[in-house]
Amino acid sequence: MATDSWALAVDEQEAAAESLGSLQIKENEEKVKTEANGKAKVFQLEGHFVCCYLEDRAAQSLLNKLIRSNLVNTTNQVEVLQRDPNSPLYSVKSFEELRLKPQLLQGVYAMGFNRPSKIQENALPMMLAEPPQNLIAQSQSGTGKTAAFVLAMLSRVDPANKWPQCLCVSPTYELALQTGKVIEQMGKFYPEVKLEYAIRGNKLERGMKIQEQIVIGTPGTVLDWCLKLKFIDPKKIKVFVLDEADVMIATQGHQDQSIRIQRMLPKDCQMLLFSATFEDSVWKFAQRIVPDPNVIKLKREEETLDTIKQYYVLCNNKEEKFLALCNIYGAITIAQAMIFCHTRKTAGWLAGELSSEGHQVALLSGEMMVEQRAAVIERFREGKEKVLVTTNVCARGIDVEQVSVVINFDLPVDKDGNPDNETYLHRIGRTGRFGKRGLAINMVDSKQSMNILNRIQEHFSEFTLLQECVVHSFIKLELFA
Ligand SMILES: Nc1ncnc2c1ncn2[C@@H]1O[C@H](COP(=O)(O)OP(=O)(O)OP(=O)(O)O)[C@@H](O)[C@H]1O
Repeated sequence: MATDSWALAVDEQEAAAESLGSLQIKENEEKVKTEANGKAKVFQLEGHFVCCYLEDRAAQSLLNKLIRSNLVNTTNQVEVLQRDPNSPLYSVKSFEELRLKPQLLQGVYAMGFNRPSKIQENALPMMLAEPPQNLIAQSQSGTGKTAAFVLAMLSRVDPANKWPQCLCVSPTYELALQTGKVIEQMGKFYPEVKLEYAIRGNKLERGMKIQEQIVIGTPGTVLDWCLKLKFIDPKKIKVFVLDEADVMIATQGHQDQSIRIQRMLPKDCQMLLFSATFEDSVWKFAQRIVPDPNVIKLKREEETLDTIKQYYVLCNNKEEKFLALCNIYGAITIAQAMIFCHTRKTAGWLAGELSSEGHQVALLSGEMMVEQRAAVIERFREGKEKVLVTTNVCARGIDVEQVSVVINFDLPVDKDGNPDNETYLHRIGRTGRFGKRGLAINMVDSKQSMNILNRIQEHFSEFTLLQECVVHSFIKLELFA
């Protein structure tokens, strides 16, 4: 019998289910054996859960239990992880030992942070060393990169100087706003340091000079403010942060703008590049444009988070994917979910269908006005809508703690139809933030999309990634939903 739960054909699954004749559910590390009354074909194979042919409510609730058992958070999960050397949240130091200013320590603790994460512990001393050094840093999604570079900026500014000294560029309006909020929260006890948003819609009077020490924005507006409108004197910038740096230097428009901004900065300006992903060619390019950088890089097999469990569902078309989605909602309790579609059109269609099924749905896609987009995210963050249907515009950076499930209604592909591994990682990283457990469900609707999923899995090295469970024939749940 094949041991690769990914490659199991339906008949092999049946055979395996028959031979086990029982259901094993992992609960708090214990393997509980439960008879499935011969109805659910759910079994564990070499540590991988395989689940197929769900035929009745009993089976449905068993699936529910199975999935929930992966989602239950122990109350001290973060503390446990922060003591586990293999976790990206592991740290040996305290924030005090990182020599932060007392006002910033106060800010950090007020945000409820007890210990730094691995990236914070490693990157902060490098970013705060004298003389300033450049850094290219990679760390898994939701592990506290934003907090790390925000602390670096807040530590570097001289509040007595009333001009921009730190410039942070984010790929989207929403992300710039979110990072700005982190700067405001962390700097709460350091009120002399002020922040300005270089984002569309923030219109300043012509001829004025910005007095705020930190500017956060999107590349186009930042470039305009430095070059055309001269609100910022780029020669006075001491720290330049590129958040989601790989996308900033890999996408054509962003790359031109980011490099034009960089060229205006002084030679000794500290450059800090952060992302959860750096494709090889982008990594090489980053090293070319950043002089003599310190480097924090993950091994490929470290890029994924064990706390996010990943599954797929086999369907035949868009309509079946929608039914499967409804069945997932019927089967498991979902705090909040983000659903990713390839196009705005599919996102619009899906949001409509879900709404007509009675779900509170928010839709966010690229053609909406930026203010509208920000309002949608805010409502979702406040829990006013439980489901956010979106496109890749929301794949990166968005930090909403309660997102327990990410669904790839369409798998992420690039413009040539090849798997977009980096976007995959960013999308699923919207759940499982800072040690929380999360669930990612991929909808597969054709041989091609199965092939894409297999290639994504291979990319992140063998079976460490999309493991555990093949949820087969989900469509059958429809009968009982
Ligand atoms: N040391 C810490 N202790 C507790 N919580 C933290 C700590 N650092 C960050 N967090 C929280 O963890 C969450 C994720 O952090 P953050 O958004 O900085 O991650 P990220 O690595 O930038 O993620 P992404 O790759 O998705 O951009 C946030 O809600 C943040 O408030």
